[in-house]
Amino acid sequence: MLSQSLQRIPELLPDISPEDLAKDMVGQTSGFMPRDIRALIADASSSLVSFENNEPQKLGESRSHEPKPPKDVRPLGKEFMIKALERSKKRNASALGTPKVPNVKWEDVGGLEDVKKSILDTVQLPLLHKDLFSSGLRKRSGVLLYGPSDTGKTLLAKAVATECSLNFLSVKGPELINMYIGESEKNVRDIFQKARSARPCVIFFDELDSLAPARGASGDSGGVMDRVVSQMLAEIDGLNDSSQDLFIIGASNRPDLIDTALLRPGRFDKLLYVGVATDPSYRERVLKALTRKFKLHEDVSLYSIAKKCPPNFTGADMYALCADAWFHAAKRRVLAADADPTNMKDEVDSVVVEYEDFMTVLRELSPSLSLAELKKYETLRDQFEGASSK
Ligand SMILES: Nc1ncnc2c1ncn2[C@@H]1O[C@H](COP(=O)(O)OP(=O)(O)OP(=O)(O)O)[C@@H](O)[C@H]1O
Repeated sequence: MLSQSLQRIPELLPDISPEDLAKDMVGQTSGFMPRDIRALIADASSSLVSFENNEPQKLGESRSHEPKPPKDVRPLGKEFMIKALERSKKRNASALGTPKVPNVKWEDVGGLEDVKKSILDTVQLPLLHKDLFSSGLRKRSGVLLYGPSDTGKTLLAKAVATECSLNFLSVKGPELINMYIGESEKNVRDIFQKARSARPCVIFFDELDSLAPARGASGDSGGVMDRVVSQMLAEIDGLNDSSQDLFIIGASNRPDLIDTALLRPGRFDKLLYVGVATDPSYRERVLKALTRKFKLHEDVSLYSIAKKCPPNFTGADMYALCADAWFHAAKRRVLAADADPTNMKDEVDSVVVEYEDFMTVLRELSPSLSLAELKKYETLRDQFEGASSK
């Protein structure tokens, strides 16, 4: 439909053939209705017209209001279409009231390379090779990130969405549960509907265990949770029949509590552990990501800071370490400026974080996860990895 509509206005596209442009844009317009496509093309055409009309007149040239013949159109067609697509996405975003493509870059995520790669394989390949994957036997799978809290699961899911230009719909399990009969199932249906109209999209289910506990075990008298799980299963199975641009990523601290039907092939069948790494060079990469925008003193060695972090420091603890160290340095900067008003500079890069700032904070900061808890998570990981390798 996109290519047909584009063929009707070849003058808009002097720099690319309608088929090639349609191929480029098809991944990003998959949730569009015919009227959305017409609106998109109308928007691109109108910006072209206003561009032509606003073009500075050459001296001595009379301003004519007659439309210019097609041969005068500048070779900017593709650019206009892409701008119109961005505007259309923004409008849809505000109409849906959902957050759109997030702004978390790969550089913001430290370490976790293996998990990153596995998620990208699941998400990016089918997106780039739609036809190939939609005809295949293999059912598309969802990813379940599990492990202790604050280890970067949400951050990672957002980074994947940013990397693949996917809209990001985040749902916390307990938010969907409603005390009124039938409402929780409806909430689940609505979420999937919302995601379908925001395609290409990734739905991120945080605290999946609270949304989909093992059926028959939840102890709620009306069986609400059982119906929610059944609804989830039906919706997820429905995804497999549709195109390849809707993805599900789950996160949980307790994958052992999730209904096993949800972990079967075609559903959340790729389980990836996101934990606490003790290796100093790994921690150094996390610190590097977190201090990306800092001005560090030359005496700062992220590796030696990494070596001093307790073994049970999570990603969020390291975030706290860096944020507090920066605050420490900023306070020193303000005190210095108070003592010497001629030295008053309020720019962010006038704050230089020193090694000692990190050390002072490190002495006061205690890990949010105990060693015993960490051990429990690692046992859980062994249990799941053992099960999947059988
Ligand atoms: N690998 C990492 N690299 C950079 N920052 C990290 C990393 N891991 C965690 N963080 C920091 O910790 C914060 C909390 O992480 P996040 O919310 O992604 O954890 P989570 O595993 O989803 O937790 P929960 O299970 O409680 O939802 C992030 O906003 C980020 O600042």
